[in-house]
Amino acid sequence: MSEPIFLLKSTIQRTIQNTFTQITPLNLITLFFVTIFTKLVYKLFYEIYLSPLKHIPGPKACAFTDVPLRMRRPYGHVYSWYQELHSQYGNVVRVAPGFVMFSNKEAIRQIMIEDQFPKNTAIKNIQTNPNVPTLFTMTDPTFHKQRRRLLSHAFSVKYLSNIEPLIHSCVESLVNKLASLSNDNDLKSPVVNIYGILQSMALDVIGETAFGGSFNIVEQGNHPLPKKVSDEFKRRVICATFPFLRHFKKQDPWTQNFTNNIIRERREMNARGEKRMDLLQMLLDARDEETGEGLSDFDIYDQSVEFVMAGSDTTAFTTFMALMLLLHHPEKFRVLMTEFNSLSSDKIPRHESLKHLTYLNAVINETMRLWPVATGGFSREAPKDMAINGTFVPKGTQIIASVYSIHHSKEIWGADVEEFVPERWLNEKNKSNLNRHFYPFGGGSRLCIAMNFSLMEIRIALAALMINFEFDMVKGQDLEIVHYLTPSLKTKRFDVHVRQRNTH
Ligand code: HEM
Repeated sequence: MSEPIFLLKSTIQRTIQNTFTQITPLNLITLFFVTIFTKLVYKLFYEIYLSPLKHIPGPKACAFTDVPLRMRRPYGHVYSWYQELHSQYGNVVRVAPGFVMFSNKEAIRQIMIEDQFPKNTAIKNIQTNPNVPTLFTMTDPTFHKQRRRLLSHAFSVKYLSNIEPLIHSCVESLVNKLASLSNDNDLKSPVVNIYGILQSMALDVIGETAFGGSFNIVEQGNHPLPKKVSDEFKRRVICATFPFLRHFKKQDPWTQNFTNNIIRERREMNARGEKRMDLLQMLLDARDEETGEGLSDFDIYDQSVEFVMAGSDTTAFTTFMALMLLLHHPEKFRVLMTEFNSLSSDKIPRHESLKHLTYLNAVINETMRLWPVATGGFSREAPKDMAINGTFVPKGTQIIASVYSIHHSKEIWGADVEEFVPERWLNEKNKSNLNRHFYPFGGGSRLCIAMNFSLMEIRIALAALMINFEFDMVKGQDLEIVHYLTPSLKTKRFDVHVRQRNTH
């Protein structure tokens, strides 16, 4: 036996003997470190030689440590790293011990649709309170079903007709604001941060629909909420990556006070016998059909905050990306404008006249194919020891279903996969095949509860922008995308010259 190993062995033997014969502080400390060291060595040995995941390719370091993953998350770049790993190692990649990522279509269908894997239990680290889940973070399928049933009325097609006028009024504010900016006589060619203003509009929509009234961010230009929301996204991702930081990085009390005041005012309004038909009212009135139970005050607060977080960057990012792609492809822009010619001369078109426009829907689909908001993939957990499309994973393995990869797969979408081709959605026969591998709003029981709500908002906002204005991009700008819980522009700004159209 070589000298160092012999020395280590005899030290361990001596320490164990001594600890059992004489308990001194020094012996206990030594035993503590020896135990940790032994555990680490065993873990290393296990992950490299014994783990059932040992055959799955991936960077060597990722087999025994999650440091490479943790280091990337706080910078918002984990999604591009996932893509690099898939191109280097293939469809199944081990990204950390006990953590595997899949990008082949069969595996993704199994995870999302056929077996409907539960969400990853580590998601509790992004919750306001780690012990109280929201609809988005619920991991227990039975509780999730119950909560979903409770909230689904608020997003039903019937109920959405109450919501449309609220969305309209926010889009109208956007159009009025852009019109006033573009008519500013002091400026020859006014420049607008279109990304910022779309983000503000999406927040105003959530204000109107879930907080009792627009936050008026588009009109007034400033409100603490957008910054608070983006800081809260980062805080949650950092706490999820380093859970011990949760004790130091507390949620900003501003959001809590702001939301609780709105809920209190609504309760007072209800006590006077007045109601406003919106999502907040639905949360207050929601009763489980079977148990008759409603939501607690904390649940109402937390669910409202979740709507702000889930519903602002997502719709803003998608509307912005659709506009960008159209501006980069003037020929497609023109096709869509021709489709809009069939509409009445309303400044803000009604959803009824937009929802069946085939080219508009094709543009939105193609945008969400190229830029799905779940750029970082769907996070799930293996519910039992099982095979995922032939790859064995033990119970509890953390799984990522890489939606970005599947939306960029040549096998499914063809050689022009990286191109913006709305036309691929116009062929009815082909469309059903494409839809099988299209997950912009997730899938199965965890499909986005606000899918119809969001599509309504995107259709109305995009149509109103194009019908009323002409845009020219300011050259030389960065489109760097960061992904925390949802994607956004790193700079939070993208400038365009804007001019009002005379006719449409
Ligand atoms: C373009 C807009 C949007 C997109 C692309 C989008 C996408 C998604 C996706 C992919 C999921 C599933 C995540 C997973 O399975 O891990 C999801 C879930 C969810 N989304 Fe959206 N979303 C959008 C807008 C909204 C809006 C406006 C709201 C709220 C007002 C919202 C609320 C939710 C909630 C509560 C869930 C959890 C549903 C559940 O687990 O049952 N989303 N969304």
